[in-house]
Amino acid sequence: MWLMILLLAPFLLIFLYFFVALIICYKWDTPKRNYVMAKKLPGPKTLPIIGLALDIALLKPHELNDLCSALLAKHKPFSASRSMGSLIKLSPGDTKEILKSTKYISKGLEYFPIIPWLRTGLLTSKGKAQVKTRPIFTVHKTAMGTKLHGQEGEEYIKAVTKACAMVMKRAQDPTLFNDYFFYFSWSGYQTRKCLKTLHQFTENVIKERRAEYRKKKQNLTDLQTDNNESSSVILKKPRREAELESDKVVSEIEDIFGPQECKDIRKEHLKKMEYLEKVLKESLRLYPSVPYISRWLEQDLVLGEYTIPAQSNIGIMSYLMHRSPELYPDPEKFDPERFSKENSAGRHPFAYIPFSAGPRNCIGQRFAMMEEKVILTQLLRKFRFEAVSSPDQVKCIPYVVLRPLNSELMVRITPRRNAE
Ligand code: HEM
Repeated sequence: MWLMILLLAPFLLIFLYFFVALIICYKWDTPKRNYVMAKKLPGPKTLPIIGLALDIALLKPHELNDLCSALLAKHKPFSASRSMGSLIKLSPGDTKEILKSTKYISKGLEYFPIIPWLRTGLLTSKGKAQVKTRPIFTVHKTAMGTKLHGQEGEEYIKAVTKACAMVMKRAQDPTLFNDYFFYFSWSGYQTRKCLKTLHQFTENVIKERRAEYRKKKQNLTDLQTDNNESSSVILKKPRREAELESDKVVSEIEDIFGPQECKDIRKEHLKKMEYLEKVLKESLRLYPSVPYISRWLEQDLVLGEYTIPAQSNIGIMSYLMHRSPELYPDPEKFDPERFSKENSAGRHPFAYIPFSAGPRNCIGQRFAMMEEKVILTQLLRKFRFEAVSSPDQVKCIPYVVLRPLNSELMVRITPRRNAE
């Protein structure tokens, strides 16, 4: 008898741990009214209280898109995870209702694991009015002139990758939602280690920049730059196509600057890069750096015949919406001409939201586009890029920002002059 209790004890303890963690997590999470209202919404049959939480926890992060895609294919016009109150949505019209309104500006639950990292700044705050400071998310060369080389740089990059993985793990695993449970977990310990490296690095950069500022008496602006993934997306398409695309971009650049090196790139030059702009837009359609936007509803939201109750979490899958065949025929094809004036006419303005839209859209949108143009102008003039991996080999993973799984995006780079 005692032996059996002793053998079963570890399993009982694990069960108890998960049970208590889930109760704590969901006890306050969903008002009773929401359970009743959720029954009237389209969506899959799920477990009582925890809804889809178990399905989500058991998935690998790169499988989440497939789950959402399958749910949306089955349940129209959107799919609600009953009881947990989490919704995923697709139509641009409904997306507009949420994003354009000042009533729905609170960020969703998915942001809360990021707060220990970014602290409460513009990205994670409840509303713009409450924001006094801006977070520094990724401080790197473009933002503050910092080079990420040497051991410190390597450790920083490793810590960013690990922290993103931990944010994702916490967002998927409801037993880690509660701060105390998270603190005493292995993931909590690893996260604290990463955050120490990240915050230390950021603080060092700020210290250095302050010292420089004092010296040069220049303005220091806190920048949040989360587009470190985006410049690479131009390469995520079939090999030959990528080469043709970059050749077209290069001839546009040559038309603007002539054969000489383009050292002094100005705003009027960037305006003329119309083809490059279309390439960047198409890249962000297929690979939006932020593939998922979420909101926490403080008030009821009426979408057509459905009412989504307050205290629900809404997810807008820009990644899936951008690949919807109804909005973009032959959606997997990389075709920059989708963004020509003629082809864009008539497209719903909320059918393309890589920078979100409405009162909480991306404040760095224009800067990001200019930055990408400048970087690509320099790179494509000097080097030829060939995608070694084909798009179907590259699995995307929503690690805070969209990344290739296991960094498996292979690119061959050769100097242009030698290549010709
Ligand atoms: C290609 C590059 C970028 C993409 C695709 C992008 C995308 C986005 C998206 C989709 C959001 C909305 C998130 C949400 O509502 O949940 C956002 C918010 C934000 N972005 Fe960007 N971003 C980029 C670059 C930048 C840059 C360069 C900066 C800063 C200079 C920046 C600063 C911000 C800030 C502060 C917010 C929060 C705005 C708010 O919540 O009120 N972003 N970004």
